[in-house]
Amino acid sequence: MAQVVATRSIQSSFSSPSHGSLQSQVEKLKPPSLASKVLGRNERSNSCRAVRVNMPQIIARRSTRAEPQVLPVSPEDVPKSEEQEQYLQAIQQLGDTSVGMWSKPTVRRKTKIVCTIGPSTNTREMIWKLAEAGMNVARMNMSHGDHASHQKVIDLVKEYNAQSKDNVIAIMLDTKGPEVRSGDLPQPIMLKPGQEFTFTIQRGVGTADCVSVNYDDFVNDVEVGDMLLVDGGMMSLQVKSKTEESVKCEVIDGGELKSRRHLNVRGKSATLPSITEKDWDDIKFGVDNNIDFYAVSFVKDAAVVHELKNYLKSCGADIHVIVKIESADSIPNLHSIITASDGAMVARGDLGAELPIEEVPLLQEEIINICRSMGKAVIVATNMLESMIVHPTPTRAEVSDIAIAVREGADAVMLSGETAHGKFPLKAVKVMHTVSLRTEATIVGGETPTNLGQAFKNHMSEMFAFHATMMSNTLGTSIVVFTRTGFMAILLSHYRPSGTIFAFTNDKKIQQRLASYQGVCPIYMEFLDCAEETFTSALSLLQKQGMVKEGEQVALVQSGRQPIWRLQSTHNIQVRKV
Ligand SMILES: Nc1ncnc2c1ncn2[C@@H]1O[C@H](COP(=O)(O)OP(=O)(O)O)[C@@H](O)[C@H]1O
Ligand SMILES: C=C(OP(=O)(O)O)C(=O)O
Repeated sequence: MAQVVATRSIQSSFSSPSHGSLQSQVEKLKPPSLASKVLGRNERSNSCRAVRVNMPQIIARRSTRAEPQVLPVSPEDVPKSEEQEQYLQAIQQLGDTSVGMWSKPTVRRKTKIVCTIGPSTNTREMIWKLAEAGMNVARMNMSHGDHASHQKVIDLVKEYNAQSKDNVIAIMLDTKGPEVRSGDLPQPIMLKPGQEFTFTIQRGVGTADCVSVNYDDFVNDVEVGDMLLVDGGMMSLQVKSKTEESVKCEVIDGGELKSRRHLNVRGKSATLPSITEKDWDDIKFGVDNNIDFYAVSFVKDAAVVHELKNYLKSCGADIHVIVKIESADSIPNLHSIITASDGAMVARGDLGAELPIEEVPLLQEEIINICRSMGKAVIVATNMLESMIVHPTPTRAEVSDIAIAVREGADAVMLSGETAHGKFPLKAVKVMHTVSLRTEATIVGGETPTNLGQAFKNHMSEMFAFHATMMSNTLGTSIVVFTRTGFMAILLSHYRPSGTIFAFTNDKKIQQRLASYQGVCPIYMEFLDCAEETFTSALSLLQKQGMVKEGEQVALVQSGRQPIWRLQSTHNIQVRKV
């Protein structure tokens, strides 16, 4: 077994007749220099149904894991390993079967990647490298850092977007919300099972057996018998008794308690407003900076989404609202919360602390399905490549986790600590990219798009999006669409066509926003007065940038709530040869 590391059936990726014979596809996927390194000679001479990947050195490396200590990151994610880079490239070649002629693999990937920016990545060099590695959305977590540090990140992303010819990064601001955290400690404390430990609402306490909590109603919210989870469940303590100021607990699962750790009560949400005073201040900071998305923490009902949307309207801000589903109280209100929003994030960290952990995968699937049926964006977040915070390669379970989110139909998958303070941020993005691309290649493009349900019922644009998807799936083409508000591109994205959706927009803000939607490649272009001239110039731009080839067909759709060239035509779909 030592020399055969992975044997994988790739049949499903090539089951579509448009992909040609299996043998020719495998040959096409192998650049000569790489094939000799990656594919065993025997396998290459076979008209095989399986590819064997031979990588003995990688096995050796996996068995000698580094100590789990976070070292300063270098721009290159050192230590470099040529073998690992080759391994990733080889798998990428195998996954490289999606429809669309894009020469850049990061654009061919349909599932988008959200990267949390933190100390490992908040420099110009790292933002550029993350963008080139496949980041589509830069997330700033307002639980950490200050406005000055987040301002620097926003300015860098905007600078990247301004100079980039064919790539654009959306900006997401994630509110801190009513988080309950333990206070500062002079040094970490070791909590042992069975020992007594106390949380107090008095400020500034940090001893070996008592620490402050940042929330005055903590004592009122918890009851004797409740289970307290620290750091999303890394440690747990049971409440034994309480006074007016403190909660005495017995440690059940011990561990190292550090400063400012998350506290959750199993099955309960804190009785705090979802948007705190600090959050309103951060939201205003987002308006001032014209960001693209808010991720709103601990949303419990639709009222808070309406309140935020009304505020945004009152200040003329066009910023989309993604609700973070992480609170036990949000579950009975899922439909109304998601209806009020522009999308949802499955925030598995807090969700798995407030609710039993075995509910998380079931809720993930349910939230994705609800969002898909309503035509809303959906992001799967937290722990996706957690081990890569300290190790250069992921666990197999983490790889499967990304593949599941892609198969379930998420618009985007998210990296948190992996890119914020991890040791291998670029490698984590590359793994996420490669796994997503490979998984997408196995999703057989349905010729009939799934029904979106009631969301766009009786809407002319829905019919055009549905039939444009049908047409492009049947012919195996990309889709070209023109949009001023992003509406038509988002609608097409939710039908999940097999080909890339090239979304031309005359608004840079819309281009930036569309970067986070599944399958959409947003392109900025001034629209001409004449529709026909605009179409011709869009196709020639696609050809010039190597996104489509001469002679290739594309499905071109012109529709939307307010069609752009009203005088010339309203809604139409065409098949055009480039
Ligand atoms: N802007 C930042 N400044 C400093 N550290 C950060 C920043 N953003 C994220 N981090 C670090 O990355 C970790 C993981 O990010 P995230 O999951 O967003 O945070 P958390 O789980 O603490 O809310 C955080 O716990 C923190 O240590
Ligand atoms: C994404 C999450 O929220 P945060 O990173 O803000 O804790 C989560 O809890 O999974």
